[in-house]
Amino acid sequence: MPPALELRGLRKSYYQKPVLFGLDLTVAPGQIVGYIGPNGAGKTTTLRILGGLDNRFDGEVRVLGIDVRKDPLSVKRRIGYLPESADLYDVLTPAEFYDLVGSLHGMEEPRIRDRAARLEEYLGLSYRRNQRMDSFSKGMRQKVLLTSILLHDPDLIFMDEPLNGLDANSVIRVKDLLRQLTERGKTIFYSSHIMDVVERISDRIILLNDGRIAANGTFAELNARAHSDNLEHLFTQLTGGRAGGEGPRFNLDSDE
Ligand SMILES: Nc1ncnc2c1ncn2[C@@H]1O[C@H](COP(=O)(O)OP(=O)(O)OP(=O)(O)O)[C@@H](O)[C@H]1O
Repeated sequence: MPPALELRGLRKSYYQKPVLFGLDLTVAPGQIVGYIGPNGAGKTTTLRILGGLDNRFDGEVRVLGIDVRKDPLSVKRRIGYLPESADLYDVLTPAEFYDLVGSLHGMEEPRIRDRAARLEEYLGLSYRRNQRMDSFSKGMRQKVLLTSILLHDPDLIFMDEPLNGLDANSVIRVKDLLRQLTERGKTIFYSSHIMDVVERISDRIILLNDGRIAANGTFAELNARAHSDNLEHLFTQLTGGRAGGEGPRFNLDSDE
């Protein structure tokens, strides 16, 4: 079986300004990988390239053994991609949206309904199935999107901030869902800013800083290297930030 992901010398610039400086990475199938880094480090940019949404890059990117630049459609058929923010078709109900997404993947209606119903029930969204989505909260929209990207049972799932907008109970549900998916051999590559979640559910953690991989390993390996015992501390150490209370103070009072 080929690696789920293979990046060799991935470089990307926006208008001549480099943002990714030659990423090398291999991810084995069945792993859940947390992709972390400061704002603007290049996480979304990487995810968009891996998902076949941006082919203007240098280097080589293979997703499930497929060259993403040469054959983005084959990649898209086998992956699920959860964007950081997406416009849902507000005038549709979730059921109609799933029918649309499922049919784009060539799925038969009974299978779409069955998969959607099971995912919705798991995420506690079934009661909304036939309501228009224009009144949905951010968390509800996130659950609809999550359901829609898993409908066709993809082998590899990319997620940009999947826990955005979810309440505490839903975060637990989604974390369990991700774990169950990897137990079934799926590979998950996701970005998040919620360090304690990344710490607990990732088989591997990749820290991107200023477009370069600053750390890559299991939580235990990274901690041993940085003599730290939590991801927040490690993140701060490796990205040049300061722990709470150590940095410059924000002056709340006017000087005048
Ligand atoms: N379409 C674009 N045009 C020009 N510059 C862009 C574009 N998209 C992203 N950038 C720049 O590329 C860099 C990386 O952005 P990216 O969104 O990949 O970071 P990120 O790690 O996902 O950040 P965040 O954690 O804030 O979501 C930033 O400097 C950003 O300003």
